[in-house]
Amino acid sequence: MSDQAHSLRTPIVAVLGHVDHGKTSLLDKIRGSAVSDGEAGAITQHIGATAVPLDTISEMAGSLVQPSDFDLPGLLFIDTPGHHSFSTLRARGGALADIAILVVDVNDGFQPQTEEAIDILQRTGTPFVVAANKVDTTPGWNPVEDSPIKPSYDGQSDAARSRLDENLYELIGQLSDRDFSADFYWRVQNFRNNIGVVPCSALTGEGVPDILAVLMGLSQRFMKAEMEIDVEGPGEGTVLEVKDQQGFGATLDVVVYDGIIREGDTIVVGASNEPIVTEVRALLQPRPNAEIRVEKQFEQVDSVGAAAGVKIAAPDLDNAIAGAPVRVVRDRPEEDVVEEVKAELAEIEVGTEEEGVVVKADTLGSLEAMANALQEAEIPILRAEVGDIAPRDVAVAGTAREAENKAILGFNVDVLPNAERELEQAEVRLFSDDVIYQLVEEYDEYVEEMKRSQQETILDKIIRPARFQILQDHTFRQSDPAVVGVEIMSGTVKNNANVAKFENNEPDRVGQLSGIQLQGDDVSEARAGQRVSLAIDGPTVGRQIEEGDELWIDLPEKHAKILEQELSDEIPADELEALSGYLNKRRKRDPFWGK
Ligand SMILES: Nc1nc2c(ncn2[C@@H]2O[C@H](COP(=O)(O)OP(=O)(O)OP(=O)(O)O)[C@@H](O)[C@H]2O)c(=O)[nH]1
Repeated sequence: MSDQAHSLRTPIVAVLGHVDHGKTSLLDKIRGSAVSDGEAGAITQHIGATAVPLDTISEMAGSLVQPSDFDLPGLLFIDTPGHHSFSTLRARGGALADIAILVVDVNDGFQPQTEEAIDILQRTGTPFVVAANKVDTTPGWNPVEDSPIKPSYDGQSDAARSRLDENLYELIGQLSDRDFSADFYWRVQNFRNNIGVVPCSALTGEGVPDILAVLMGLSQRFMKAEMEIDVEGPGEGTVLEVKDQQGFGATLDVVVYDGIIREGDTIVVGASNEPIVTEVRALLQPRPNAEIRVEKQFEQVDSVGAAAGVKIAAPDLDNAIAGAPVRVVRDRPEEDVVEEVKAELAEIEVGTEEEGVVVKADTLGSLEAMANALQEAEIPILRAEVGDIAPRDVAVAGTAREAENKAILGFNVDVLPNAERELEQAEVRLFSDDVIYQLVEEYDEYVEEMKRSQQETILDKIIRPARFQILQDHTFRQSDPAVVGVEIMSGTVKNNANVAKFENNEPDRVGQLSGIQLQGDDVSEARAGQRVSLAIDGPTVGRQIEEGDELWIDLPEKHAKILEQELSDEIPADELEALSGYLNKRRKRDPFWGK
């Protein structure tokens, strides 16, 4: 190792992709072949991460990675399953991962979580390579275990290769739809502008050497400067998880990306309220496999330098939150570090309003991503927090004024048992998903359905406008009730409605409908264009009403207002015409009627 390597840290790699596309298998393959290829020390298992040193990578990748070409010490793969837990984790305003593998099942192509992963990569500007996984499932595929992909690909039958090509081109097309120019990785000249697609199989290991080679190449070429750290500097990291650990209480699983953390160090940790200031009691790492029979699960280490995963045991960590920063105080005023942590948390703070939904997410980063998505969808947020859904959240959601806001949107979180009971009692709806846009979509659909059914109920209860005219020579009875033939000009006339007439713009209620007959049959309503006979209780033909008169269904002012302001999109055009005619008449006398 050159001197310079002492100050270059391991790049942090995240593996993202849709469920079942092979993230865990790919990581297992990398770990497994590293262990079987190399001797002791081939990999180091950290808390939440696996470190693969350069020598091991070079052994696995063969001629694709010559150790002399690199001075980065290797790669640190974050292990946490489910891409949200880490891909949305941040480090000093950027992504925690320096580089990523986007795993896509070559038969399935882009799926919802692939889209979401792409969003995250795009937003954080994280360089990535696409692992076009499961090539071994191509009909007629002839596997070459653990081989670089090019010789294996070239050695396939024409039929198998062209089947695979079809899928690969589709994938390249999908990337281009997302504004990424991509190609088979061996054709890519400039990895800064183009995304390399590596056909591979996590099962047979084909293409895995190539993925490692591209990751090393990308890091060495484009990120070397960012990997330069002061190895003795105060440690900085991001909380992956807050976990209760027997014998230690609440502990933090942390990825350290800068400096060094030592036992006894004072650290500042982002928490749900004020930052926590505490002292590191123990730094814990998993025991190597050989010592698995030893009773204690962890081994204690004196210090941990970047980049590494570690479990930190310290007092008072209960309120720490996943995604929050961890900073060592060493050699500087504690207040300054507290301010730094506060500033970083403030950057992620989600804007809330007085009225809106409650949002819960598993990490600060995912909370931020949720908040962005909700803002885009114009869904207001009443409260947003990291953590599982607790009874308090149900209570808060229940205080929302609007029915549609009495909702909790939970992203990658569990519902605590006592909150489940409360949910049943309170009229609070829970939406829970591990794909952000699906969560937003589910909620949107719920709100629309709710509005639709509210409007239907309102429409059912509301008196609807209609205009009709008494036909000449169609008086069948003069009074008690008056029975006349009419033509419905617009709107729908319903039985029992009140009838009005305007004389010199003066509205006059003339009576109430007590029967409708269409060609001799009793009906409950009559529509525009129909000729029916109406029985009207109250007036006498020749006095209050006359043949040729234009009559209206009399609308209560409140109903007219709701129809005009809220339901004008819901009612048919002829009814709308009747409404505006009626309002015109009314407003000639009182311009503010129904406003
Ligand atoms: N044939 C074949 N099967 C694979 C390959 N990679 C993964 N699989 C299978 O696909 C399934 C899902 O793989 P996982 O590695 O669990 O996928 P994942 O993306 O980690 O899934 P989650 O952790 O649930 O999100 C498993 O049954 C694997 O054995 C591959 O390259 N070839």
